[in-house]
Order: sequence, then structure tokens, then C-alpha cells
Amino acid sequence: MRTAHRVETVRAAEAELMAKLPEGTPMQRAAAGLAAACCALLGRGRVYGARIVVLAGSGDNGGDALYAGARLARRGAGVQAVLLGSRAHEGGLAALRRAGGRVTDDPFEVLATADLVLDGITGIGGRGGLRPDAVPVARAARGSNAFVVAVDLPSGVDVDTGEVTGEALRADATVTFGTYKPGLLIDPAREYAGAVRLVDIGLDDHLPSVPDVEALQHEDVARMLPVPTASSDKYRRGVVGVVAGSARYPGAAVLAVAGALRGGAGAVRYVGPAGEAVIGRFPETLVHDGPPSKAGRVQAWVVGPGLGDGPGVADVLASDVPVLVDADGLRDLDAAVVRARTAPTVLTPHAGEAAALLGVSRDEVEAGRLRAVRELAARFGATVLLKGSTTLVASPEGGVAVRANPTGTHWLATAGSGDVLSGLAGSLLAAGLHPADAASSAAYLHGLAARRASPGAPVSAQDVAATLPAAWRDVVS
Ligand SMILES: NC(=O)C1=CN([C@@H]2O[C@H](COP(=O)(O)OP(=O)(O)OC[C@H]3O[C@@H](n4cnc5c(N)ncnc54)[C@H](OP(=O)(O)O)[C@@H]3O)[C@@H](O)[C@H]2O)[C@@H](O)CC1
Ligand SMILES: Nc1ncnc2c1ncn2[C@@H]1O[C@H](COP(=O)(O)OP(=O)(O)O)[C@@H](O)[C@H]1O
Ligand SMILES: [K+]
Repeated sequence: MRTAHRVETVRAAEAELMAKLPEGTPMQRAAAGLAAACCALLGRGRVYGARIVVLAGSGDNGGDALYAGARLARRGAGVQAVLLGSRAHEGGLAALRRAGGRVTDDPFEVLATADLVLDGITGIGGRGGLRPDAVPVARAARGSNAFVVAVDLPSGVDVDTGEVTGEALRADATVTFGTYKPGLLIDPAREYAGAVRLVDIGLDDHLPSVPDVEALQHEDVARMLPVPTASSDKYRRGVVGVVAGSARYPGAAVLAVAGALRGGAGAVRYVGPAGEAVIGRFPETLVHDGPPSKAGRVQAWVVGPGLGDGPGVADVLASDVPVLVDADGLRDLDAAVVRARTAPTVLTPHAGEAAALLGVSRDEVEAGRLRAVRELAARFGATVLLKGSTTLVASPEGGVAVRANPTGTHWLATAGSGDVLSGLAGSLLAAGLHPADAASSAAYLHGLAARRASPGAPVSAQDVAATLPAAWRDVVS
């Protein structure tokens, strides 16, 4: 599990750590880790003679960058510092000078020929986008051929939320200290960070056990996924009911069932008007064309994909088993009805559906995904999976981390892929997973399957569904 903590928590942990250690030790650990990462990025034998530019703001983020610059200068790199902001970190600047580094007053000249740029303009102390004096320098850095390494986080992004409200410096890689920060796991800021490396500075013992945001890794998902045993039968493994599709959108039913069949439930029961299309494609499905409450026992329902104005939502919400509501099922969803349910509910809106549920604009949701997903979970008393470039999963209970999905590809923005996801997550719910585990492991497998089905090229929803078993195998092996 990768865990991320907000600034306030990091500051408190750092204060405890600093009280235990000689002054300046955490910064030296950060700078050593940063310099080592830069050496690895430059490659063996490439540090000596490398042209490195340090962009140093007025705070400790600049201090980290300057001390790392000093270490690189001692290994033979030519290091030039560009001082931005009201002052420079005294110790870092002195160390750089002692090591042979220089301060330049022509940032554009040195950036034009740089191999590597260290972005130490702002770290966790930055507020808002870059200030006007830093903007042209940041643009020149990005426009150069240099590899840009963000120190702790890309300057100009919001650390705690992943929002980017002004100008920020897009990095190729980020070296972050002590713990991930939420903004490094959530778009749009995540895209500014590039590949992220974590440097241990001894903070772990001082951080709370529950982070603000976390991202699953293979081994976490492997622990959650159901495994049949000798005593399993199709009913004990769980039956998932899928209420989806309409005369207009029969394909949504087929795709939701395709996802559900790969999710570990023992059987999939389809309820709705697209039974023929479903059976034609997946004869193993049990179909029923009456109301869901008369379809027979299920352990979890999925309702909504391609449903149009079709019936079924109220019936399913009145059941006493977990329910996942997606797509058309989310339209005009009554928070009081969801809150009154005795079994868990999972909502899986995309940004447009989330915006409608919250009564705000789609842009607002996309710019502030973390706030939106938390607000929806609290308002509906439900687990909420907010889809999009970073899929987030929030739980209704307080004191639980939001999960940011690290897999996926922008090619997933294709019609029907959300239907596959809802079927998959519903199946995992029926198999007995906790709602947040079902939702987040489904998003993880779905994103992995999309990448695996068609690396770097367009992918269809059917391809994603068909590749789910391979993604599952990757995770558990
Ligand atoms: N504490 C520790 O143990 C460790 C901390 N570590 C490191 O310290 C970093 C945090 O350092 P920090 O607190 O000094 O803040 P930091 O991010 O450098 O920026 C502060 C200054 O920037 C300015 N500024 C603000 N907004 C701006 C903007 N939009 N655009 C431009 N400038 C802006 C403003 O200064 P002003 O110019 O107003 O005087 C403000 O005071 C942390 O990220 C990590 O790298 C590591 O060494 C590990 C150990
Ligand atoms: N820009 C993007 N980058 C990565 N994944 C995306 C992006 N946009 C959408 N997705 C993913 O694609 C899927 C689309 O789901 P949805 O919007 O419900 O489409 P549909 O209703 O057509 O099935 C979701 O899993 C979502 O997270
Ligand atoms: K930075």
C-alpha cells in the first residue's frame, strides 16, 4: 500500500522527528536521497560533467535542492542555482558554493543547455500556483531538453487535494520525502509529478496509521480477491444480480454481465429486457424478465447501466443485500433512501453524474475530485467510486483513507467500459468483499486489464472484460 498524508500531518510528524535528531538531519537525509535518485536518473558515468540547474525557492524545499546540488557538484556535475523568491536557504547555498556550484542571474541561458533541472521552488509550504516571477523560469525549464525532477512535489500544485489552480511545473519524475502526499496520487496534480519515488527520512514512526489517501498495490489486491475452496459451490461463492440494459441500450447489459462473470461470484443473474442478447453472448447467465424482487436470491445487486427509464432501482434499493448503483440508476437518486438502507450501498458515478448528484458543475468535480468523492460518501452514507482520470473510492465512515486507483489508462475513456467495471465490482461484492475493497480492487483490475489488453493503443470495453482474468492472474501471481 502506498500511503499519503496531508501537510498538517506531515508537519506534525516532522516536528516529532526533528525533536529526536540533531538539527538538519531530516534535510540531509532528503538531500542525500534526492541526489542519489538524480544520479540513477542520469545513469552510470553520466554525473561527472552533467549540466544541472537548481531552481531554489525561499523555503526548505529550496534547501533540499541546494544541498542535493552540492552533493552532485562534489561528484563532478556543473551545478548552477537560480534563486527565486525573497531569500535563499543559507546553509544549502553555502554548501553548494563550497562544492563548486554557482549562482546564476541568467536562468534562461543555463536552462537552454541543462541536462537535469531540480525543481525546488516550493514544496509543502507552497500556496496557489507559481508566482509571476517563477512562471517564465518554470516554462523555460519545461521547454528545455532537460529532465525535470520535482523536489518533494511539483511546484504550484495543491499538495493536499491534487488541484492545480494556477501555473505549475510539470516534472518527469518526483522525489518525495517521508510519505506520499495526496496530490501525488490524484489528478490533475498526479500528471505533473511523473514517476514518483519515495525517500525514507525516518518519518514512518511518527505518522498516524490511517493515512488521508492510499493507493493499492498488487499484494493488497491479491489479499482481497476471493479464492474458492473445496467446500465452495456456486451459491456459496455468491450470486450477483445485474439489472441493466433496455431496448435502446441492450449492449450495456451484455457488458455489465461480462464484467460480473469475471468478478469471482459463483453465478450471474440478469434481470431486464435484454435477456436474449445476454444469453446469446453468455449462455452461463441466469436470466429473468420480471421484477428483481422476484428473481430469486442474490448476494449483491448491480443496477443502472443502460437502464434508461426502466424499472428496478427502487426494488433493488429495498433489498437487504449490498447494492451497487451506476449510470441511469444514479439519476435523481434520493440520499434519504440510500441512507435508510440496512445493507451497504456503492455508487459509481463519473464526474458528470457526480456533479448532478451534488448540484455543482462537472468542471468543479473534475478540478476537486477528493472533495467531491468525500462529500458524496458523507451525503449518501454510501461507498462512492468516482470514475475518471484518477478513480477515487471514499467510504461513508469517518477516519478511513480515500483510495486512489493507480492503474488505468486514458484509453479507458470509451463507451461501455464503465458498465464492465460496475459488473465486476458487483460480483466482488457478491463474493463477500467489504464495499470499499470491492470497489477499489475492481477499479485496480479494470485499469490493469485495460493497459494489458492494448498497451499504448485504443481499447474497447469488450477487450477490457476479456482481459480481466489475465489481470487477476498478474495480481495474484
Ligand atoms: N520540515 C522538515 O523536516 C523537512 C522538510 N523538507 C522540505 O521542506 C519543504 C517545506 O519547506 P517550507 O516549509 O520551508 O516550505 P516551501 O515548500 O519550501 O515553500 C515555502 C516558501 O515558498 C514561498 N512560496 C509560497 N508559495 C509560493 C508560490 N506559489 N510561488 C513561489 N513561491 C512561493 C514562500 O516564501 P516567500 O517567498 O513568501 O518568502 C514560502 O515561505 C518540504 O516540501 C521538503 O522539501 C525536507 O527537507 C525534509 C525535512
Ligand atoms: N481520462 C481518463 N483517464 C483514465 N480513465 C478514464 C478517463 N476517463 C474515463 N476513464 C475510465 O473509463 C471508464 C468510463 O466509465 P463511464 O464514464 O461510466 O463510461 P460508460 O458509461 O460509457 O461505460 C471508467 O472506468 C473511468 O474511470
Ligand atoms: K518542488
